[in-house]
Amino acid sequence: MNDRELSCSAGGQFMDRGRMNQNGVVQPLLTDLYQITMAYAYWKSDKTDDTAVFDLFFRNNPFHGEFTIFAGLEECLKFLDSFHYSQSDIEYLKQTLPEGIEHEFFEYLGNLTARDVTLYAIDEGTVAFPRVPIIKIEGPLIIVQLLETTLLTLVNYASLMATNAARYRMVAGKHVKLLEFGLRRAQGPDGGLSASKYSYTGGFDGTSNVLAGKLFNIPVKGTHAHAYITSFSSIGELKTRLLKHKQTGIMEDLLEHAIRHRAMLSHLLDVSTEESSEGELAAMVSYAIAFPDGFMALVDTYDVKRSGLLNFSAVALALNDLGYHALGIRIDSGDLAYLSCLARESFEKVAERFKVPWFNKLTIVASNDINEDTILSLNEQGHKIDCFGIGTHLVTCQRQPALGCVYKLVEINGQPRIKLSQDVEKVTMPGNKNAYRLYSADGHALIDLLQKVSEPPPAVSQKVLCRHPFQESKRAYVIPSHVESLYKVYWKSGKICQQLPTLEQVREKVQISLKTLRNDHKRTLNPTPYKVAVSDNLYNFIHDLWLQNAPIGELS
Ligand SMILES: Nc1ncnc2c1ncn2[C@@H]1O[C@H](COP(=O)(O)OP(=O)(O)OP(=O)(O)O)[C@@H](O)[C@H]1O
Ligand SMILES: O=P(O)(O)OC[C@H]1O[C@H](OP(=O)(O)OP(=O)(O)O)[C@H](O)[C@@H]1O
Ligand SMILES: O=C(O)c1cccnc1
Ligand SMILES: [Mg+2]
Repeated sequence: MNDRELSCSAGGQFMDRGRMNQNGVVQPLLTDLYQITMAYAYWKSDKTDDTAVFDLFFRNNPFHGEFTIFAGLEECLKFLDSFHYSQSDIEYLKQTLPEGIEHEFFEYLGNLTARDVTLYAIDEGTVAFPRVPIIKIEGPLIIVQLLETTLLTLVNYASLMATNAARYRMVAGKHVKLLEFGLRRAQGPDGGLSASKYSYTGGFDGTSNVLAGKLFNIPVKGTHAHAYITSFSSIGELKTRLLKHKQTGIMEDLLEHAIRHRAMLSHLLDVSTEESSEGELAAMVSYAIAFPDGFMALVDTYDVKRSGLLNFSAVALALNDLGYHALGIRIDSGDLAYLSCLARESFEKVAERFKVPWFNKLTIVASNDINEDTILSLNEQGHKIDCFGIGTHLVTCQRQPALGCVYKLVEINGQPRIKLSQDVEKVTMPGNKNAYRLYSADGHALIDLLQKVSEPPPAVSQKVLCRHPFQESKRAYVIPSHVESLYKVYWKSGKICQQLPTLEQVREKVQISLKTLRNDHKRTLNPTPYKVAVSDNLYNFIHDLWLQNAPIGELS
């Protein structure tokens, strides 16, 4: 058994395999069969020495937006680093591929690595735009072809998720905490782990997913479920009511304190103790005994106003008597704007009446089917929520379940290749290209420009003609104040050639990169498209090649 098989059979998908942690599922057979059948046909037709350039890019931004966050690069590099068919992979392929495949092909596959591949990419966490390749990869045709599906699966969901999370962050504002609660609803365990990782990249503050916390060093956070509250039906079920005073160390009856406070609070909050749930009180007392310094309670099991807020405040005041400060509440149903305001109002009353100023600052967490639109609507209505727990719609990317990154051959043996389509948007941009981002004097990104690699880069303060790739009349002169060359060589001669940023650094990069975008590109409703252009030289090159390749029809 090789390392990879060991790591998979050990039950964990992500195991430490020497140099780098990589999801054990990511391996050369995690691909479409047609990559391997094509590899054989290339090999049979003596194309082993051909070299190719492929572009990995998307055609449309997700979520009706005008930007995308590029994520998943580190995983692509780890994949290249470990790319190798194991003996059992080869055995499997021998049984699976059609009969008659020559034995030497399997030997060839067994010796393949990504050593001769060069990968260029924009930095992970950067905003990216349609048609500008986020990865450009060159090397032996057979191997770069074999990489297609795996690279796409590593980039597509990662970038979609990071973009989705960044959008939630933008609508929530920077002061509200965002927690990812989606594991139970994600597209399987691997989707769940990726969702936790890339929602953190996109700007979330933490996840409830414990394995993601361990693997990626993401803060793990959480409250408790309704089951905890409903597991108690009376105070008689409390096995212990005692808690040590934080300062004196003396054991005191927390329930007794809570019941006393509840009676006083019922006047202040205008709720009858008769109406409130005794089981809920018991559950909260027991939870507070378990976590006196981290008491956060779910208040919507029975009725937020008539029961949850009263019981929570009573237990929080009881904890206060014993020297502890509660953290806050979670609301998981009902009108979240109204209930959060009601909760804040109640806390302010308690703060004043009981001289506990920290009660004003109790955290209000809201959850329940939240999406971007819900947050926008809550903002409009006014709310007092400090933290959103978001699951389903975040991790399943409700508004758009896939990013359409594609991987297209643009050059072979130095010769450009173009894929034509009736749909102009789908015509590929041929040739080996470089990408530049041109900035205005105020630091905003103005336009992304693609050029042939043979062209000199655009220069600061020099007028450059930027052309729409397909519409002849759309062109503009741009005088950049700053020019950023978007590609770095990330993989060459069998090695990762850049210092890879930590997840934390990629997360920061997302926010820095988003700041370079004008607000009108980022607004939720009808954002202005960001311009992507080609140089005059590349424009002419594309259109000449297009004419050469488009068959001339005959009418009779
Ligand atoms: N003030 C609000 N403005 C807009 N949307 C809201 C507001 N409050 C809650 N929502 C959203 O409305 C939906 C309410 O869900 P639903 O109709 O299932 O009600 P519920 O409160 O969960 O009911 P139940 O008590 O049966 O669990 C959720 O998606 C929630 O995020
Ligand atoms: O709503 P989401 O954005 O997916 O966030 C996660 C949800 O998961 C939990 O309960 P669950 O939905 O399992 O049960 P519930 O519907 O009874 O609350 C939690 O209470 C949230 O409602
Ligand atoms: O910790 C929580 O409150 C939580 C975690 C997962 C799903 N819903 C809620
Ligand atoms: Mg729910």
